[in-house]
Amino acid sequence: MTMFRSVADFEAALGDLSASDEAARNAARERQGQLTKPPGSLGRLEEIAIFLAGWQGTMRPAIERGRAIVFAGNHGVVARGVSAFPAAVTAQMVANFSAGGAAINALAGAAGLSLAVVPLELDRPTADFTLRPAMDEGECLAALNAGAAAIGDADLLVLGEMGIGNSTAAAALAAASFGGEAVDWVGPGTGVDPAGIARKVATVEAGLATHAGALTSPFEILRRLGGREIVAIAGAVLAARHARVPIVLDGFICTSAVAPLAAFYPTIVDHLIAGHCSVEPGHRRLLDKLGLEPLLSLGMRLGEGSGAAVAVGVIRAALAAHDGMATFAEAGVSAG
Ligand SMILES: O=C(O)c1ccc[n+]([C@@H]2O[C@H](COP(=O)([O-])O)[C@@H](O)[C@H]2O)c1
Ligand SMILES: Cc1cc2nc[nH]c2cc1C
Repeated sequence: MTMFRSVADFEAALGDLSASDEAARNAARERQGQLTKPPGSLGRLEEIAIFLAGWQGTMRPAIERGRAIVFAGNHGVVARGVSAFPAAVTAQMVANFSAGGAAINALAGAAGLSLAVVPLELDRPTADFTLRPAMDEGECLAALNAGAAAIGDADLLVLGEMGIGNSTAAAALAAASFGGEAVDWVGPGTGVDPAGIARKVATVEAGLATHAGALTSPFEILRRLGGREIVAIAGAVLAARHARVPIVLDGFICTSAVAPLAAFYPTIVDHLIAGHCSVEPGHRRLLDKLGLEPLLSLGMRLGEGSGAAVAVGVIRAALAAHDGMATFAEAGVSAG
């Protein structure tokens, strides 16, 4: 089924964001208070269990159908020398994901997640956003719908991306959404040298100038400056919200997909967990703008959902404690 038949459908979905189940949250919070530990002593693990209880609508949430999705797309701005790698690597890495040889294959396996790989028209890169919109309306809607369709029946989603050049698109999306200068949002990505950084900054500045005055809605920001894999993440985030499925975000590029949505509809972040903080410098800044505190900070900057997949281990630990611990009454321990 197509979730977004028009831009109006997308905007209507953004304007109709549900809240999590307060009764289930309260029941989970009460259970945390009865478990055999000083109140609050499991810190963030307690919050994670309560968060999942709210979105799953049950006091004792579980992850039975955890799913990682890697969306892939190619970018016209690569012709400007903004990546340390050639565009062909996007398709080559998609083949590697399908063959099981990438980091996300190993890390999704370790986290007990199924893995879906969604390549999006890799032979048709988006337009160079310094010259014109990256996508037309139909292309942008198609990418949103590809993201929405990919969530399946998961009960927890890890979202990831692969796209040579997409750290430049991500910087442009972040700047368009939250302001600041291009230099505030640009970083080395796959590892460009200082001249490459300068080309990225110039590209982002040119993009912001070309589209000045037109970056007035989440859809237009995504369509003009995004890429198909980034737009698909935005579509998956919105579809998952309507299905009440919590999401673990990955690094800078993955998080940038949420920026245009959050700039206009700040409560979109309510069903999102920041799995980790990437060392791509814009990521910390972006997480601060979104009000998200990352679970992990491991010096990672790979993308492809890898940091989010590692964070699922922490989330599983939170649920194991929440579900498996005895209460003071059950264990005969004095509650103090
Ligand atoms: O997740 C991150 O924070 C991250 C930071 C730097 C690079 N990446 C990955 O590297 C690619 C983008 O880097 P670049 O230099 O080609 O723009 C893309 O495939 C991303 O998955 C990802
Ligand atoms: C090899 C390689 C793997 C990746 N995975 C995500 N982005 C990537 C970029 C490169 C270059």
